[in-house]
Amino acid sequence: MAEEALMSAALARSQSFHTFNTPQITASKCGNNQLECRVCEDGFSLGGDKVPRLLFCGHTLCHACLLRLPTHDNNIHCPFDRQPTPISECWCPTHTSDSYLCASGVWGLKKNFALLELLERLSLSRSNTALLPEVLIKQRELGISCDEDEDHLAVLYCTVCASHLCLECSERTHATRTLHKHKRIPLSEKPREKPRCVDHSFHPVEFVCLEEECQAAPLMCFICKDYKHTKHKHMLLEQEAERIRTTISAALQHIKRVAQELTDSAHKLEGVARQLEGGPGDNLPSDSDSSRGTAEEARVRVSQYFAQLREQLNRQESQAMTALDAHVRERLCSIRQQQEDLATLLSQMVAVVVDGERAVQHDDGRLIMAFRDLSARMAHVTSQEQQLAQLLALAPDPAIPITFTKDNRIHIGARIEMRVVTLGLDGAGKTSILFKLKQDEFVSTIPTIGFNVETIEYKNFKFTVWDVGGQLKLRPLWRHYYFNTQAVIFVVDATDVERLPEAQTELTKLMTERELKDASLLIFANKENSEHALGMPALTDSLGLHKLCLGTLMAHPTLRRPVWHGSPPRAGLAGSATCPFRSPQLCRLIIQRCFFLSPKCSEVVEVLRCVG
Ligand SMILES: Nc1nc2c(ncn2[C@@H]2O[C@H](COP(=O)(O)OP(=O)(O)OP(=O)(O)O)[C@@H](O)[C@H]2O)c(=O)[nH]1
Ligand SMILES: [Mg+2]
Repeated sequence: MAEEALMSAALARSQSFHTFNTPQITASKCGNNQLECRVCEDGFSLGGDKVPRLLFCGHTLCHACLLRLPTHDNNIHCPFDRQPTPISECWCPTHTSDSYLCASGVWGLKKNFALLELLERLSLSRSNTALLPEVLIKQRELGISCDEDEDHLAVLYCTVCASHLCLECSERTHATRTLHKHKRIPLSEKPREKPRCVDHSFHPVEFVCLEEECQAAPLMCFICKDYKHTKHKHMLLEQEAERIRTTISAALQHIKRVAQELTDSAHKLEGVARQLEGGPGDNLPSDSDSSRGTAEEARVRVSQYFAQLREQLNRQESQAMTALDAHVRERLCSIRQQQEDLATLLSQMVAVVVDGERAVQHDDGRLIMAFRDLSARMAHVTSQEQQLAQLLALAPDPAIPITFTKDNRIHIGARIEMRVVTLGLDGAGKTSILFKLKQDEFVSTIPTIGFNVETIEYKNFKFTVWDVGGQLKLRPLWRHYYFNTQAVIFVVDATDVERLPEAQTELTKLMTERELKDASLLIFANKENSEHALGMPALTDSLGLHKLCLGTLMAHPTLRRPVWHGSPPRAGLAGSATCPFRSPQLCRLIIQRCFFLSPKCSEVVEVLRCVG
């Protein structure tokens, strides 16, 4: 295929040119006349892979195109007239299959010297135009001394003498008719010198060996290539150098770009540091408050914040102190009162003792007369003594237990921890209530498999609230949460009329649980915000609460709901014969075995907060 492509390219061109052997002279991209290879249309060069070489038939191709020609029986065929030119084989990296082995003989083919001379002349005429004074002056910047006079800076390079010359020495040394023809070019265009082969110093290095083991000494002349590096992968010196130059340039470009970005970043950092420290920053108008610097502004904000905090704390401290002082005053008042009562009782006792002792000394008549008054006074003292004994039994305690809420309010009294369990049918809203209590917001929930537990603190109370899944299959597990439970919140979906009997059944079971005997119970009518929710009387009836609670149905005072007090019907449920609601001690702690019907979840918070 490659052969066909080369042939067809050559034939196509042959139709447009009458003379095959005449290299094409065209205007190149840069506008200079140049001689081109008629296969690849690249300009010929004086050396390298574009050097023109002659085939036996007399046609001229560039070295690179000759290398690409396929070989048949150690011959390459001219792409223009298919005449064979014998060559010897060698390996070349540009060809991958055996049929495309290139010929080392290509290197043995004669260069087209007539054409090379023509090229040189063309190049000379071009270079003459480059010898303009302004171009030459620039060459001095290279700082290379003239080979003829070291005090002069060279501006030209003679390609024949291989010498660096200043303009003056160039004219002087090349004044003769022969030397005048020497090609002299601006110093900056001096061709790179090909290094000499280490083993064959007469020959220039023309190839680079690509084999790993030859990397220490990869440069080869054409003899080394054929004998020392036989069948090694190789590349033309210029091509490899160009490839390395391209690689290095790309890497340098990248590094320069990164360096530029780093410089920009460094500038930005400098700007930010200036803005932090104070003084006018890059992006800030000079008349702005920037002179203070963002760090200083932040410091001001911090001190303002803490000043406010201190102010608030001072206020809260003084409120707490006022509460504490009031408490101490009350306590002292009550102690003084008790002291006064004691003193009075004591004096009464002393008087009774004195009068009694005196009376027993009297004669019988006076004793009998005095006894009536004396016995009344003694009875009074005895009754006072009993009251006092009750008071003294309370064992006065000088300790003042103090707790603080999260918003720094003081609460004076002992800390109370309570275990609360939330129960009810699935979907009643237990989890919603738990999170409402915990973080005062409704969160979207999924049915609870197992339990959720949260601690809720209020004043000197710490409620540990367990929310247990209400699905039918999970209800047998409820009893595992009863032990040590001080309060149960039984949640009822007030909109789900159809399931109220089911809720009532579960509630009834709860009431008979021995482990919940002393627990307080809150029945919470949830979803009262829905228009389909049952009102309190209807719900009370549907759940049969009158019967269940033995008549002690009431609403918590803070809920401002209708209160219902009934006389306890004794016929009722086992285990509820004594209503713990009557115990003032428990009543003070938390919701008792009574029923609060609350339309809003938030009110539960209030209920729990108001307990105690
Ligand atoms: N309209 C209304 N919907 C509520 C209210 N409280 C809860 N819900 C909704 O009722 C549904 C069930 O709520 P959950 O809190 O998951 O019910 P649950 O009792 O924990 O259910 P289980 O975990 O299955 O026992 C959810 O879609 C809630 O958004 C309320 O006060 N009003
Ligand atoms: Mg749940």
